[in-house]
Amino acid sequence: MSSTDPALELVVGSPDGSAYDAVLGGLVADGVASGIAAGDATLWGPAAEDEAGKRLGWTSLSTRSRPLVDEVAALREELRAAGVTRVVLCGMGGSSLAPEVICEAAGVALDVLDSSDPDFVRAALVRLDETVVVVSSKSGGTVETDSQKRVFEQAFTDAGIDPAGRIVVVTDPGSPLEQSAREAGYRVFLADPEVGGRYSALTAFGLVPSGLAGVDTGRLLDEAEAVRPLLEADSPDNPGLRLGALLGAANRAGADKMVLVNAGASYAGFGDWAEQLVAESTGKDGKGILPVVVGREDAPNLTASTRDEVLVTFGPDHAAGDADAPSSGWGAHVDATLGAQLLLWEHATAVAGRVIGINPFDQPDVESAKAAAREMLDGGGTSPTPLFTEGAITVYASEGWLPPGVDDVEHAVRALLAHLDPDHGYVAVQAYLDRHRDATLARVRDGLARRTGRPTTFGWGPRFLHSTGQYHKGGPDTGVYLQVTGEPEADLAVPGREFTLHEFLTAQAVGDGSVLAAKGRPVLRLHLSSPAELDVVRQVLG
Ligand SMILES: O=P(O)(O)OC[C@H]1O[C@H](O)[C@H](O)[C@@H](O)[C@@H]1O
Repeated sequence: MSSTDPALELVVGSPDGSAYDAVLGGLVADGVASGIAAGDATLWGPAAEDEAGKRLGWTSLSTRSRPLVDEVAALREELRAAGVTRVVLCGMGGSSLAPEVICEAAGVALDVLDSSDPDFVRAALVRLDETVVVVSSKSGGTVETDSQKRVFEQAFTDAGIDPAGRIVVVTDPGSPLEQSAREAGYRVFLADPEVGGRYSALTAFGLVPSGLAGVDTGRLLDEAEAVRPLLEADSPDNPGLRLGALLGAANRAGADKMVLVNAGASYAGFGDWAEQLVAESTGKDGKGILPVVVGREDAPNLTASTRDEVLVTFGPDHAAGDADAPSSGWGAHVDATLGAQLLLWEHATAVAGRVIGINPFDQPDVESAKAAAREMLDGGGTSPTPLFTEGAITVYASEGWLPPGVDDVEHAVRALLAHLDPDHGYVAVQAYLDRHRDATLARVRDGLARRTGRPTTFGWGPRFLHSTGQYHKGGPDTGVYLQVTGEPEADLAVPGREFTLHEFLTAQAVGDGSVLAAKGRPVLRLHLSSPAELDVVRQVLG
């Protein structure tokens, strides 16, 4: 089964006798593709209608965002004439994942600051005389982004640089950030309020930082525009309907994980962007699709694919999809330009949401972790009591799953993994550390996947809270959660706030852990006494 277009090729595979054809036929008969394009908010049922009514603006951005291309290019020239050549982006989730992959695809440098880790943030405070900082937040209320902005304002001021010439804000009209930015005299780009954060790649959120960094954003819009007619057609050849039908039908049949692997694409980071789109859009009401982003074609979870996984490869290398047929029988391969991929996946996710029976435009469980972190910072939350300390690692565990008497890290990890359902379980490693300095920790994902034979994800906190965090709390109760926290080389104050970045980061880890625990989901936290202790954790988990 394949559909070909110069800009987009999609091959899908489904098990014999599956419901895929019936689901696809139903989508065509119901006019779902043209309905999405026309802004029909009723497609996801009455409960989703309000939200969908203000979230369907993304379908036409390839034409509506055009004016931004020249506007951003003009600002880039202005900044370059003043010697400003480095772009830092402060933003979480939908406000940074798209520009990150857009710049990667174009081979253009962009420093993405999507963390509250003090060491990570401090490392970005360099070359200030040549730096412009884009502060992106749709709501204008995200604490990480606000904290990063405050740190940069202070750093510019300390360096004798007027922040007004160096901070560019992207936000929705009327947000608190718009107001404070105007008061401070910052350059403001207003985004489209009819587009949700994770669907905003082709709005100002994707185009302003990328354009300032030097990407040809007009070309990106052209790539999306080229496939738009295909994606809006009520036809069984429509790749958006086909990919959405595949994900939805597979999910209904019990394949509720999607292994997403780069098959030679120049935009490896696409996996992280799609991860947020799919996890946050579908992971709710006890349902959803968990993306398992895999870097290599021979990694565990790809070759050892399990029956609850759909295998999706992206990039020019077709062999990957064919050679490693998923054991579930559900699979797809997409080769497309980046602009086409972005629009394809937005359509496919909205379609899959309808098939699964959820609202693909809200994120009802993200707020609970934010509230728990706020409570911790305000001194309202209970500080967790450690179970025991072994060398450099202090261990915390949520109640109800760890057998009494366990007093070493190896057995605690074993006990956590023993809770995995052999057919549907997954392991989520959540590292609240510096994702540049501590990058090698991500290798434990492979070791755990091999050891358990189960889908294993790895996320950097707090980045993943704005992505898979919704699925962990709102999706099926099948995960076990392994948090890794640590002590920074040095903490960093947040100007004008009563908390430091390390306090905030710790509150985020503890807060999210407490929300998971309150839902009865097993959480084990390994806290490192210093940044140098990664080897110890790698050994225990490997
Ligand atoms: O752009 P912001 O309003 O700062 O939001 C950043 C992120 O925040 C939350 O986590 C939402 O769940 C994400 O969908 C969003 O992308």
